[in-house]
Amino acid sequence: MDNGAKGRTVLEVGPDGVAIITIVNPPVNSLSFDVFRSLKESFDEADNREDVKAIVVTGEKGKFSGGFDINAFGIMQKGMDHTNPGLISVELLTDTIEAARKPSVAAIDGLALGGGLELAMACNARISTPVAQLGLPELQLGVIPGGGGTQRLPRLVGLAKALEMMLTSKAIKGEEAYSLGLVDALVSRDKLVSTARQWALDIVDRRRPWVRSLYKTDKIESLGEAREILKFARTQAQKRAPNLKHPLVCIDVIEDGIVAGPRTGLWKELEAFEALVASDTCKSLIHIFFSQRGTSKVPGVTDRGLVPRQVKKVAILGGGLMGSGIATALILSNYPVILKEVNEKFLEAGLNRVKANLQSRVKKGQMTKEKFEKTISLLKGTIDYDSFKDVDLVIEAVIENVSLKQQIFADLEKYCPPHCILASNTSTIDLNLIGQKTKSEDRIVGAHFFSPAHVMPLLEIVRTKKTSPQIVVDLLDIGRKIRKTPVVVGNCTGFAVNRMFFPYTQAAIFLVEHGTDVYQIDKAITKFGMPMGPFRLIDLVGFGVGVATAMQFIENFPERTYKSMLLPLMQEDKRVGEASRKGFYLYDDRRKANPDPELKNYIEKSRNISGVTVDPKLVKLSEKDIIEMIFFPVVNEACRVLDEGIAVKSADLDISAVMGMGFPPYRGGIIFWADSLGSKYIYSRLAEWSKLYGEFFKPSAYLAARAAKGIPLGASVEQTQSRL
Ligand SMILES: C[C@H](O)CC(=O)SCCNC(=O)CCNC(=O)[C@H](O)C(C)(C)COP(=O)(O)OP(=O)(O)OC[C@H]1O[C@@H](n2cnc3c(N)ncnc32)[C@H](O)[C@@H]1OP(=O)(O)O
Repeated sequence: MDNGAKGRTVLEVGPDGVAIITIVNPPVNSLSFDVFRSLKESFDEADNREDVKAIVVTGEKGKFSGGFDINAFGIMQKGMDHTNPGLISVELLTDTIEAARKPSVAAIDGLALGGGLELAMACNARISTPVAQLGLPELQLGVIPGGGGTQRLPRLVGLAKALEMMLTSKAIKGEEAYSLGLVDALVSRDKLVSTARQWALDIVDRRRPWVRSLYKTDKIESLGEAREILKFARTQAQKRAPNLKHPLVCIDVIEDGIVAGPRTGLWKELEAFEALVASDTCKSLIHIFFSQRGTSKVPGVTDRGLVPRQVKKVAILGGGLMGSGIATALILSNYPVILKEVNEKFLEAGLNRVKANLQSRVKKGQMTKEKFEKTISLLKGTIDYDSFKDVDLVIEAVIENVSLKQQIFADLEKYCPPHCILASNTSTIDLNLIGQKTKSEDRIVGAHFFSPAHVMPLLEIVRTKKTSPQIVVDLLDIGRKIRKTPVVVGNCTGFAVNRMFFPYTQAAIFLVEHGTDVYQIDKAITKFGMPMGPFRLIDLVGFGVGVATAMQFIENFPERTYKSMLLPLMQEDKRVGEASRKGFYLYDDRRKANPDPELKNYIEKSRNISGVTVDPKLVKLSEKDIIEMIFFPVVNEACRVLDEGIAVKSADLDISAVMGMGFPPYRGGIIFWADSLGSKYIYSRLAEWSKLYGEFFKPSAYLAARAAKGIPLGASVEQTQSRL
């Protein structure tokens, strides 16, 4: 901005006496402190000018506003701006805008999220386009709405819908907002401002009601009914996220407003908002917000001005669980896909898997039958390479067998055009090995999806030293188009996510052999916030995959692999996880996992083979110790991944842990969480266990160096150098 300010508003008064106030703060017209200051000036000017009868608020370039400037949370946390948020919610939105002598109308296109919707709700009416997104997603950032949203939204749409919108953080479209009464009229984009103008003048002329949302009462339920709805919401919120306090704070504040009146509610909201901004949960979730957007910024790749090439046709090799999931993800984003299998029988099975993936969406009401037909028509099957001559991208998703993959890539080089991206979905195998028999190593890349591929949000893009930046840029673009968060990593066994996953399950098996209870471990890890414990996870993935991955690690990192016969022993008895209904748990018809008393026999046997004796200290581990003994080896491995340059930055590992492993986002990701405990502490614990229990726990050189100087693990090399 011209004067160094971060955003502003522009005031223009038309001959009809309507002042148009436009928010200008690209890319999403977020509401920075500067925008708020400017908005106050614009409103005061419009209110005082005699040639102004009414006011329209809108956003530049088809976006009303993406809400409060999320960068400002950091500024508030550091106490760098002393603007009192009360000035925004009460003095600006309520006492200046909503109480103005002249009516205001919000003209909403694109988005009105968080503070953006709160500003629109403070206006006396709202006109929207049918596809605009309206919502209060603040809870997703660890705070509650702080601009009156907890008070005005229930008064506009009723308590139950308002709670749903806030607790799920999901936006609704203009069309639904209209049916709920959140917006007053729907119009196309080209008529938006003119309709809002006329609406504002109609309010002046008393042809339309002059509504102040804060004092509306017709949509709010009776106190008794409201209390029932709030009680139910509390139970649901606690069930969904037992470690999170802010959803409950949000419900309390809504209740305060209903019981003691909206103005009291506004002040309670502010008090709670200010306290939550300083919380660890908010800091973690904001870190995740920016880290997620930062994954597609790869130094030396995305800063070269390369433009992604168009991908018109994709081929997938292998119609198993992974291949069919990847095909589903691609056709769902309108990519025509050829699925190749080795024979008709396998092909049919693969095509049916894709169909079943889509049909499950139809069953859940997430997809219409017409859309199903249109989507499935993008998929064709084949058992030869004839139709590969014009594909732009191939993704190989066959079993993890090096020589098979080498043969496939040699074939692909022959049958695909020379510009075609040659990707492998391998989860552990070194890509240099896979491409060894080709001369196309510059276009070989890893596209590692997570199962189920059409659901899981992460895409690990693996580049070798030879992969060309253009190929990475192309794949980043495809990743975004199929709605994945792509993370670019370097080539090694296990890449970033499986490198971190491996010590996670290894540490769990180590503890069990030394006396900790399987179910205690799963309980502690689930309480920490993982979707399931390590043993429930091994059951889900299947022992076959678990053992195959372990072999890769034993081969490549023998010095830090904890070798145990527990899984192979169970496999011998055909206990291979949930698929066989028996693993670490027993599964009933409804796939409910139940503990199995027989398990101790296998543990006993494997203990004998390993020559391990039960350690009384490890039998009675506290939950805190279980968490640390399982996650500190993960942190240690993440440090090695950073040190080797496999990950470009620590924030990428935070996102990989959250989206690939299910690490709780409200802890900020693996390295962010580790830094909240301190590198010195983690080092000292690992060093102690390494003395007692061996190499598996040995602190890495990276961790040791940072702990010695008290440097955060997430600090970049440049930050580190400036501290040294
Ligand atoms: C007081 C109030 O109650 C408190 C609040 O309002 S809290 C804020 C509430 N608002 C939100 O949570 C919205 C957050 N933003 C989003 O969900 C999405 O960015 C969006 C739907 C607005 C746009 O999505 P999309 O088009 O995919 O673009 P996306 O890549 O996410 O964002 C574009 C850029 O805008 C930035 N941005 C988006 N919303 C922002 C915000 N509210 N503040 C600051 N920057 C924001 C992103 O960081 C990104 O920056 P980059 O290009 O430098 O990486």
